[in-house]
Amino acid sequence: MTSEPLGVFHPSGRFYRFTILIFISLLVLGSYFAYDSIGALENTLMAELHLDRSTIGSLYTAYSVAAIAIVFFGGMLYDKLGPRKASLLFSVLVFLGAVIVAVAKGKWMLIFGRLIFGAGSESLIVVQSAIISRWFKGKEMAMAFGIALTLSRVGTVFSFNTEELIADHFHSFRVALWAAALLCLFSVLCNLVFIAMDRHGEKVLSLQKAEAGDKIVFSDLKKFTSSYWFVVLLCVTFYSAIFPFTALSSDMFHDKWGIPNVTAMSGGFLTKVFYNFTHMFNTAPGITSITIAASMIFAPFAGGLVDRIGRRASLMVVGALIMIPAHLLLGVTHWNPIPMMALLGVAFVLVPAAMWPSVPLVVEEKRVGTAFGLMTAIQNGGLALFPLLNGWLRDKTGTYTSTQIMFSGLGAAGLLFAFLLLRADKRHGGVLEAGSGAGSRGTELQPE
Ligand SMILES: C[C@H](NC(=O)[C@@H](N)CCCCN)C(=O)O
Repeated sequence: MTSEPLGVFHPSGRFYRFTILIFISLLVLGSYFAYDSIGALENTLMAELHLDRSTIGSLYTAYSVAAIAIVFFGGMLYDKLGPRKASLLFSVLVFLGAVIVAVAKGKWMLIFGRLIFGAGSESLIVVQSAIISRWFKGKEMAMAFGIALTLSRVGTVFSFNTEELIADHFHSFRVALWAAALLCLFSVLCNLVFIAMDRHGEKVLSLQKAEAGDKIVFSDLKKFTSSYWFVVLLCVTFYSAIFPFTALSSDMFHDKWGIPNVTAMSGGFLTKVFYNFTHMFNTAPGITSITIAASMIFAPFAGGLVDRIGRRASLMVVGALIMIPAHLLLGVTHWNPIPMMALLGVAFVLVPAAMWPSVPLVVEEKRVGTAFGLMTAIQNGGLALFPLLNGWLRDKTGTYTSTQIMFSGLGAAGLLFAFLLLRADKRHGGVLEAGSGAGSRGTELQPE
């Protein structure tokens, strides 16, 4: 019997899998853009809406507070709806939140919008991870995660390099916030394409009904090893020194070095956008985006490298170590900030590439969902606290020196956790340090 050749666009093929990956990745493009539109527009928002820096910080805090609540209680929604409907619900929430932010007249409405936005956005990221694992299990998983991260970061880099420009060109910060909301709507449309492709693939391949998975099962908590907890502690300290920093760093570059928010350039809007990108080292939001751009470009390659050589804990040690002088020098010197931002970029390539894929290696397979959910919730604890502290310290002291020392201290704490992880991993058989083929999923791990 001869079997029918499968078409190029058959769900079992690479082309289908990577096409679906593009749409899975675009699912969060709008939310990454909108998340940092506040940081990108902070100077304008402070001037137009009479906000102080603590309020700008509190808009990030609101996002994370909602994220913590929904990651803890949203499990029930996943169970009821499944990831396709859940992703649709969460992406609509993201869009709604972005619209509320765009029309907000003052502080409290902005905070309300960010709460709705955060509730949708972090859950969407968690559902996205589950969907990627489902389509790429046993295939090009690390690379798939890297590609998704790259497309997410495109949102952030564009946010930092276009939002001020849009506000400036149209003489209205609201147009810039509406642009963020429109991009969130674009992500909802991409979600619809993903849903159609996922449903078709599930039928043709007789895949297991999709499980979102990343919800918290409390009885699992005591089953985790010290390696897992050190990864979580590094996650919270590391990310607390990245996103809360970039939330206000454009203001720091503007305030301390006098770097402008947009390049002075005449011409049409698109010419200005292009000019702004090619001169991003000359604008405050552009310099902020150096760190994120590094991660955007190198994430898939770093993922591939980690797959091959392993050395995950060692790479986390290096990443955390680099962060300490980078933040400190930004705070206590007036040196050109670009090399320090590039150093932070190296850390932001190494640590996420090594850290996120480490989770399935240090917990049993059936607890991976709980492990990711818990890590996201705890990470958002830091992402809620530190933007507030950052804004508050800047408002109180009038400079960013103390906040940069605080971020450098977070780097030092991260370094300690990375070392403890390296030591714990040795005790657990070196699963994190092993390269391709040698690593196991750690299904034999027992709690200490
Ligand atoms: C993959 C990782 N994502 C996160 O850490 C999110 N929980 C928070 C993202 C906040 C910005 N949208 C990352 O982006 O490195």
